[in-house]
Amino acid sequence: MAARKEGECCEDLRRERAKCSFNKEELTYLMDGGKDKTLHRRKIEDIFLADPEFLDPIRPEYMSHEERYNNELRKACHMIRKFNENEDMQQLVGEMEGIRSLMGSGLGVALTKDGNPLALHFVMFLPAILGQGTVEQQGYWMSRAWTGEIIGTYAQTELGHGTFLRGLETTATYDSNTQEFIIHSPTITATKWWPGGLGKTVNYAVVMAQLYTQGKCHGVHPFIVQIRDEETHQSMPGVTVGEIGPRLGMNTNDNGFLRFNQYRIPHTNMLMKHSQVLKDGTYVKPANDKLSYGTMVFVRVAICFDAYRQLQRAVTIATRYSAVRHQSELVPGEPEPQILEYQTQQYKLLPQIATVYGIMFAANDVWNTYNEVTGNISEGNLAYLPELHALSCGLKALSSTDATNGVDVCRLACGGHGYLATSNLPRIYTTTTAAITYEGENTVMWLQVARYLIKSYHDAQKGHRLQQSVSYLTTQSASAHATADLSNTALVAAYKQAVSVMVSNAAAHLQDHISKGAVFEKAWNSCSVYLVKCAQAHARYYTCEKFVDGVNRAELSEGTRTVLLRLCRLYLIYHITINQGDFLRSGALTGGDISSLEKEMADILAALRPDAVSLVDSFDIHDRVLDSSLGSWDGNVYQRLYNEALKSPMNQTDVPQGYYKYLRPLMKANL
Ligand SMILES: CCCCCCCC/C=C\CCCCCC(=O)SCCNC(=O)CCNC(=O)[C@H](O)C(C)(C)COP(=O)(O)OP(=O)(O)OC[C@H]1O[C@@H](n2cnc3c(N)ncnc32)[C@H](O)[C@@H]1OP(=O)(O)O
Ligand SMILES: Cc1cc2nc3c(=O)[nH]c(=O)nc-3n(C[C@H](O)[C@H](O)[C@H](O)COP(=O)(O)OP(=O)(O)OC[C@H]3O[C@@H](n4cnc5c(N)ncnc54)[C@H](O)[C@@H]3O)c2cc1C
Repeated sequence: MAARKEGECCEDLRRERAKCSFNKEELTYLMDGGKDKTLHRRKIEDIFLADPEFLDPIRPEYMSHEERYNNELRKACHMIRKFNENEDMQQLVGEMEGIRSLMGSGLGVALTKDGNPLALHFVMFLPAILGQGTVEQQGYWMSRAWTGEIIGTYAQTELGHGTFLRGLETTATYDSNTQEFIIHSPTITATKWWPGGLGKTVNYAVVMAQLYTQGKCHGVHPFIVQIRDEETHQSMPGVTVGEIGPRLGMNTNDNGFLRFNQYRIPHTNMLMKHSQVLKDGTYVKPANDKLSYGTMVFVRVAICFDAYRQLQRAVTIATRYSAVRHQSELVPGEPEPQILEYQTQQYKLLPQIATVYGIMFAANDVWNTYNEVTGNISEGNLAYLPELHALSCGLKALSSTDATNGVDVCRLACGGHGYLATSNLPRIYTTTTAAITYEGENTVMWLQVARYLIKSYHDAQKGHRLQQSVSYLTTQSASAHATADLSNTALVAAYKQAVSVMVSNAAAHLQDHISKGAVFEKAWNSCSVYLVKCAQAHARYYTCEKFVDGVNRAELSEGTRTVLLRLCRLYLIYHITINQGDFLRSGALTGGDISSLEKEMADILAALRPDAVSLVDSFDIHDRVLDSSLGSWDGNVYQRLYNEALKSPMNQTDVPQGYYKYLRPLMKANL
């Protein structure tokens, strides 16, 4: 792409790029999953970005709420039409695993900027049909949904309950006389609240409701419910639906509310892959009653990929800007240095680059586990479902937290200009932080992980074999760190030892409360701050291990391996230094070890500094995808900032209306 040619950039960035010690393309291929995938991605980007339909008439920030929605809907529909109408495109995008990856990719995010009204259709409605429907149901609904003939969402959360799914109040009562389910919202708190696309876009939804049949409640189950007329798009009789109003970000996802008044749907609309209601009303139980939560497990894994892609964008912007921005004096009398020369700036940015790789390697691993375990489940083997649940909760929480914190560090690293909408950092932040809440609020996710850790710990005490991700809990640790071995393998072992001791302490604290008469649940609550720390430490250990394995397995030339190993080493050390108490208290590392690691970290920052810009270049993010006045390839920061300011509608007139209406009367009041 023309905009990526080496010569076409400012002097600062040209000099940075000339220092590159590794092969950038190798890292790009590694992130995309191979050279062919990179080439495909670029081809698709070129085609989509060249299409003028995807341009915005003005920055979305200057539009009204409804204009923004219409603008993004226009582009989202065009994206699907372009995909459906063009066989070459289908083949090309198909090789990226379909329109869903296209929409979830950096490109998709760039084309529909502040939330895609069709996102939930692809991210949850289609996966819910695939994961929860029988083969027959998949055949019927997928053929209609895939082409966009019907558009759906996933309606689970209610005004009264988001986290506690057993507390959902919407009911689906089977009427065997008519062979229908009656969907009803008995209270105001039963109102569905939040589903993306529900406000104005969708005409169908997978609604999660308490199933009643033959007078008995069987818990939460999924139902396909028509919300709007397929011809007029008006809400169906018995359905009240609308949009919930402005949010911190993602404002064009048209999150909605939904109420039912004794609304009838056919028997065939209950998704019956795992549990069934026979025509006479007999309930057939699933192999595991958490299988109806399967759509969430899929999305939690998908969120990990989105998290590191958001962080990639933020750190690309902040690193390039830090190479272009000159400020203050390092040596009195010398020219102002690039702010990237400050060690503190390197400490802000380089760990974020490392984090991108850490999350990526861990996400790839969890994705493989997801595919393996769902394959096993379809053959009736549910043994690994708890491990998958814990891994997906842990990685979703770790990746969304790290990415959100990292994006904010990048914003702060850009000083005042990072606060401007045209830097794109505010929008990246509001999008990324949403993932801390949606698809399972992170504290709640950590507590699910902790539950699995404590159960596994007790299993280990009983001599049972543990599943792979927690097998280290069988090792009786607490032995002080004996050698001065600080290799990557030794550091990963130290992580394991620290978590192992933390989990065993947590189990002891729980037992202590129980011995003093507390019921288990109360004891759990009394220990939950520490339990969350255990879960966080476990997810960090897991990510470190996958990072080390990933680098060791990657086929790279020597220079590229060296730079990736430095990033990996930085990641391992960074998290040890910020959580050093866990390592010292567990005896996994000594104070001397930590001091050595701190010194080494300073050396790694210096060693990585010359490659910083090239490292973010290798993320290979197109300027249009970055959409930032601070982060573009050419580094022409100041001119872009100025040009963007000139585009403000406020600058189209010299004197604003407000002057005549308010300011002038005040200023001239005494004349
Ligand atoms: C494709 C790229 C996409 C990338 C993204 C792009 C951006 C897209 C834009 C927007 C997307 C927005 C999507 C957002 C959509 C949503 O938010 S949908 C709503 C999501 N809601 C939640 O996640 C609710 C969270 N709550 C829960 O999951 C559960 O209630 C709970 C896990 C907290 C507790 O469940 P409960 O039924 O109360 O169970 P417990 O009694 O606590 O536990 C019983 C046992 O069941 C185990 N378990 C729980 N869940 C699962 C599961 N999913 N799978 C397997 N097992 C599960 C739990 O661990 C217990 O086990 P033990 O008894 O053995 O300990
Ligand atoms: C941008 C966005 C998009 C969304 N999209 C959808 C969608 O498409 N479909 C859909 O169905 N939903 C959607 N949601 C809803 C989302 O899934 C819920 O908001 C989320 O699951 C959290 O539930 P809640 O809002 O009820 O929070 P609450 O559960 O009320 O959480 C409030 C606080 O209480 C704490 N808390 C709650 N329970 C516990 C516990 N057991 N132990 C310790 N602390 C606890 C939490 O940590 C949190 O700090 C979306 C939300 C957002 C923000």
